[in-house]
Amino acid sequence: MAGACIPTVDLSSFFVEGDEDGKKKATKIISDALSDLGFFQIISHGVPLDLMDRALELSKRFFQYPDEEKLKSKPIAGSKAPLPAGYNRQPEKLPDKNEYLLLFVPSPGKSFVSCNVCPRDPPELKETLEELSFHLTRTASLMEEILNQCMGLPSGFIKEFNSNRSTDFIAALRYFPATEHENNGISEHEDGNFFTFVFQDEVGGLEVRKDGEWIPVKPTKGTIVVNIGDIIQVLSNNRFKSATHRVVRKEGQSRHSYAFFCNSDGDKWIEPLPQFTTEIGEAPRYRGFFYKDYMALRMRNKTHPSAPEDVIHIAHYTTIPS
Ligand SMILES: O=C(O)CCC(=O)C(=O)O
Ligand SMILES: [Fe+2]
Repeated sequence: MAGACIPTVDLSSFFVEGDEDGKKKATKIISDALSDLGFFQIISHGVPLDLMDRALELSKRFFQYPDEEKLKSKPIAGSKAPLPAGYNRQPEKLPDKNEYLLLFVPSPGKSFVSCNVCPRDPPELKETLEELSFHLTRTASLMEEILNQCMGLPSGFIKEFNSNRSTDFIAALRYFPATEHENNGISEHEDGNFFTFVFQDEVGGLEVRKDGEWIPVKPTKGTIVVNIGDIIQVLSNNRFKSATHRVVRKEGQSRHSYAFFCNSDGDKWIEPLPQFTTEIGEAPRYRGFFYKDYMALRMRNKTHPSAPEDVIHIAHYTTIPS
């Protein structure tokens, strides 16, 4: 059943005038995916395919450099950014085995771009990542409109709610080959944000959980995987699902991917919306929180790893046990 259960949505109708039928069909598939898996894939999404290929090729080249070269792009000490921008490797003591390059996307106004540390080599990498960020941001903006529609919210609600884009970031990831003894790339988790775009090379390893089973997301050139994060799950009072996913490493080869995280501003107060609670007579399933506080708790999971049962996720804010 590899990939069979993960719906694929063609977004081309959103790039041409007048294809209302196409838009309706795409929106329906996404609505269904939101309350089922919280996971779907998009094609004809407006991000140039050769740009996606080039970005993968260049990050692959970067990660092949010796450590001393990669460490020239390590995060700035004492940076005020909510996450360490630049080249990072997961702490040894974590079960996750990957390295990544994290960059905040340029956004007008308040911005963490000054915290970015972008490698000089390969020379085309910086420009390619900027171009990729531009296109992914544009597709994310379209996705916000579609999700707005799927959630039945007043027109432009999410755009307005999430108008500060300064914490959006892009990460180029490299997963090391599996060993004989372990193959964990990223442990099972839900993303803490609004939603995430992922595209991957041909190696595979991304999996999403459905009804207790792990479904592999088959790599398909040019396809972007969309997974819904905790903010949408909280705003919708559990009507829409934050997808549980993980990455499994393959023996004998590294895997490369890109993730674009559509986040909220740290000062944003996140709580179930009235449309999903008081207006329909449902009790809120979460207490409200500032996004930055939740981010800080999730960061602590990484920097001060504790027993698995003590790892903080969105259940930390639940009011009603499910
Ligand atoms: O590399 C991938 O395919 C997924 C990465 C991911 O799930 C994450 O960074 O949260
Ligand atoms: Fe994730």
